[in-house]
Amino acid sequence: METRHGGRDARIRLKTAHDGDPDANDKVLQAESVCYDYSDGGRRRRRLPGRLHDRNGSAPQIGPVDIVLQSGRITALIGPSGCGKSTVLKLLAGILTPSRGEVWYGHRNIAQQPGFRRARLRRTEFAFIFQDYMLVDSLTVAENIILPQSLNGSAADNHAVSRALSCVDLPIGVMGRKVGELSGGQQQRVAIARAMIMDAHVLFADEPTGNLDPRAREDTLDAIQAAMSAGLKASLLVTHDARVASRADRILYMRDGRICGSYHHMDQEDIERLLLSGSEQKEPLRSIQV
Ligand SMILES: Nc1ncnc2c1ncn2[C@@H]1O[C@H](COP(=O)(O)OP(=O)(O)OP(=O)(O)O)[C@@H](O)[C@H]1O
Repeated sequence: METRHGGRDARIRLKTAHDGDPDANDKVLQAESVCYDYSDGGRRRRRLPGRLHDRNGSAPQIGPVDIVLQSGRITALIGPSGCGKSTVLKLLAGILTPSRGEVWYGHRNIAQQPGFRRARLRRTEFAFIFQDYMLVDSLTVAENIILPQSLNGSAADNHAVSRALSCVDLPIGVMGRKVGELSGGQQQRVAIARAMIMDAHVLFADEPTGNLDPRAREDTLDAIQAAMSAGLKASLLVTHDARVASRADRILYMRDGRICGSYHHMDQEDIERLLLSGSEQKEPLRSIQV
């Protein structure tokens, strides 16, 4: 599959499915009974349906959560605001250390790895698109895009930057501009371009299209799908957008810190219905192993 904005070029930079393979089977990444306890830092919060609170209104614990990111699949994680989606993404990506449980990436339990090893994994094998972009305002667009590679000591490649920019429909001329001067939507595209030029195995995206217009949203989803065809092993998309979730192969519905439903591909309307009906229920739908 080729994207309108240079999907084929994006694929050139991505690893094949078994290049430096951490595992040859279907499970790229697996979280087993993973929990995270925010209670130490939890403050009193307003009680909202589907959000995670104990009786005092503080944020108690997320999980236990079991998730498998399967090879060749895009997984969408949906659910009401505050139910724990971003936390789960951070646990799977080794950004947060679980209070309990294991996160297996190939033969490594990254939950037990020291911070520096997890940081290296995040720079080399994982790519990220965050809600708040995680760009450095004082650096140029090009410097931001090659930042993970620079941190790894890899040589910068201007051609790859140009291709990545074209992938996200940003003009080459923007390369030398400071990121802080760009609009929110443009910054989001830079964050996507940065994820696209990494030789990553797994893409973690938190609201990857939140600030994009519908056409840019579709282009971004095309680019992610092209990257999957090119060998990106798995993608996890956290989203509120039923349209985005409808492009996933698997949909996980989360509520009150737990995965309450696992579905194969669903239409946008069905996802909207699930989000609406789920948020009206007082209890989690059901506990299941994914
Ligand atoms: N640093 C923190 N300290 C204490 N509680 C936190 C912290 N970060 C998040 N929380 C709480 O943990 C719960 C889960 O947050 P999280 O951001 O994972 O939810 P989410 O489903 O991604 O929400 P949204 O869709 O609104 O982004 C929320 O109740 C939130 O208030």
